Amino acid sequence: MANEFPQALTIAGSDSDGSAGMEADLTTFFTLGVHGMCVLTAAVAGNSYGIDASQSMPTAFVAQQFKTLAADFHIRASKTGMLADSELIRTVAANVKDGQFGPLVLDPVIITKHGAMLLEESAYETLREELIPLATVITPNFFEAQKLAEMEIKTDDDTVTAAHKLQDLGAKNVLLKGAHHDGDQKEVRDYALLEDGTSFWLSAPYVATDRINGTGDTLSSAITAEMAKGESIADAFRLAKQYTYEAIADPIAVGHKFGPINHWAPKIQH
Ligand SMILES: Nc1ncnc2c1ncn2[C@@H]1O[C@H](COP(=O)(O)OP(=O)(O)OP(=O)(O)O)[C@@H](O)[C@H]1O
Ligand SMILES: Cc1ncc(COP(=O)(O)O)c(N)n1
Repeated sequence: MANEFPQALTIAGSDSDGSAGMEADLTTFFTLGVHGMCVLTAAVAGNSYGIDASQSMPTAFVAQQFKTLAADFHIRASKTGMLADSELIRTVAANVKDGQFGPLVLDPVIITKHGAMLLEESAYETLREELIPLATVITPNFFEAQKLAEMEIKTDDDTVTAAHKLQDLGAKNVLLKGAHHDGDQKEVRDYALLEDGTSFWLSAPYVATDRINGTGDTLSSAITAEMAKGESIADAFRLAKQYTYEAIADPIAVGHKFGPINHWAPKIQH
C-alpha cells in the first residue's frame, strides 16, 4: 500500500507498573511516530521495587497472535523482550524465521533493574542456538553480554571481543550496552559493531538517578521504531541512544524506587 504508516511489533512480557516490558515498548513506538502492535509472551506483577510474580502465556496462544497479525498488517520491524523459557523462544523463532515481521531486534532480557531474572538459565543455550542467528540486531546489557558470550568483560578490548562472539553466534549487528553502576562515572558508553565490520562507541553523560526502569526496553524499541521508519542501523542506534538519554535525564516522580523514565522529554525529529 502506498504511503502506508510505519508499523512495528513487540514480542514481549507485560509489566504491570507500566514502565518496562511491553508497556515501555509500545510507549516508545507511539512516541516515535510508529504504530505499535504486540505479541504477549508473559506477564509480571511488578512495581518500582521489584517483581513479585510472573506468568508465561501458553505457546499456542502466542503462535495465534502472530498468525492473526500476519493475516492483516505489514509490520516493518519487530523486537523481542521477555521470553521466559525455551518453549517460548522456540515458538517465537518458528514464527519470525521467514522474515514476515521485518528485521528482528533481539533484546535478550535476562535480568531487570531490580535484579529479577526473567529468563530461565536453562534457556540461555536455546536463545544462542535458535534466536540469535535470526537477529538483525542484538542489544544485550553488560550482564547479558557476558552470559551469552560466555566471558567476563573488564576492559574495552573485552567488550569488542564479546561483540564479535555475539556476531559469530549469528547476530548481524550488535549494540553492547556498557555498565552504569558507579556513582562517580561521567559517561555511559555502548559499543556498536555493524554487519560490515565497522564499529563505533555511543556515549552519553551518566545520570545519577534511580528512575531507570525500562531503559533497555526503550533503547531496543527506539531502534526498532527507527528501522520501521527506514533509518539505517547505525542511525537507528544513534537516534535511539539520544532518545533514551533524554528520557533518563529529565526524570518524573512515579513510584518509590526504580521509577519510569520520561517519554515526554525527548525532542523528537520526525
Ligand atoms: N544512569 C544512566 N545514565 C545515562 N544513561 C543510562 C543510564 N542507565 C542506562 N543508561 C543507558 O540506557 C540504555 C539502556 O541500557 P541499560 O544497560 O540500562 O539496559 P538494560 O540493563 O537492558 O535495561 P533494563 O534493566 O531496563 O533491561 C543504554 O544506552 C545505557 O547507556
Ligand atoms: C515484562 C518485563 N520485561 C522486561 C523488563 C526489564 O526491563 P528493562 O530491562 O528495560 O528495565 C521488565 N522489568 N519487565
